Amino acid sequence: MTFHIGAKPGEIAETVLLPGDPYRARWAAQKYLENPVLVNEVRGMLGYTGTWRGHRVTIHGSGMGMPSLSIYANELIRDYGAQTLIRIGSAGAMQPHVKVRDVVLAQAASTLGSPSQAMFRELHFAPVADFGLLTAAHKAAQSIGVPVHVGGIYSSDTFYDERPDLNEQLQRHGCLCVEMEAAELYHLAARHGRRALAVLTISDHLLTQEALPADQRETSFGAMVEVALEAAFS
Ligand SMILES: O=P(O)(O)O[C@H]1O[C@H](CO)[C@@H](O)[C@H]1O
Ligand SMILES: O=c1cc[nH]c(=O)[nH]1
Repeated sequence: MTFHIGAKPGEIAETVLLPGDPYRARWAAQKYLENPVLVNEVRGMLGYTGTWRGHRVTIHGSGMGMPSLSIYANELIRDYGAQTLIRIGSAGAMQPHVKVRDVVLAQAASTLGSPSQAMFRELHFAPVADFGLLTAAHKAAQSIGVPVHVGGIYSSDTFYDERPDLNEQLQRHGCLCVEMEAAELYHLAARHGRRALAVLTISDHLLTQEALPADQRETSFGAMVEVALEAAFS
């Protein structure tokens, strides 16, 4: 047990999928894992461990924002030995060619400053995805047939954004979408020598204002989960 995770030693798999939403963790575990067992519910942050095609997998909520993800990813890595961490999250599209329900694989994640920034001080570290996971996820998305985009994303500290000028600059620089956790996940994976990737589904569009309702954000993201599982074990 750790401060925020009640799982006993050995109850967390080496491969962990991390949705922000704990109910998405429950839905994905019940839909995709065999014999899913609830291994954490501290603070309502649900985590399940089961198997997928014979491989042990944990699906655990990360909460919203980099400080929350940082707590769970740190404990999963340091205390439970997680080796492969794949975020399965929702994101807002920032480019016209990226559509609602498309999948985005985050090759790199820009940020104004993650929880890891304090240790880097003046250095702007470039947080990037694990290349093997990235290429495997791209292949999986193509074989599943879901529209997929690979490129830079923005990990924001705010959902209610007051910096339209910043979004404009990010769009000019080809940023595909905005979410709130991937950059910190990539920092932590780099620091601890683990594999990480963010597989994102577009839930809303910053340019068209189109948006999926909350129930669909929880349950309509099956392709993203399949892509993450295929990539983890390819
Ligand atoms: O759907 P999840 O994984 O929570 O991801 C996105 O949704 C939340 C904001 O609504 C943030 O956590 C953002 O990163
Ligand atoms: O962080 C997020 C997640 C989904 N959609 C957004 O606009 N922002």
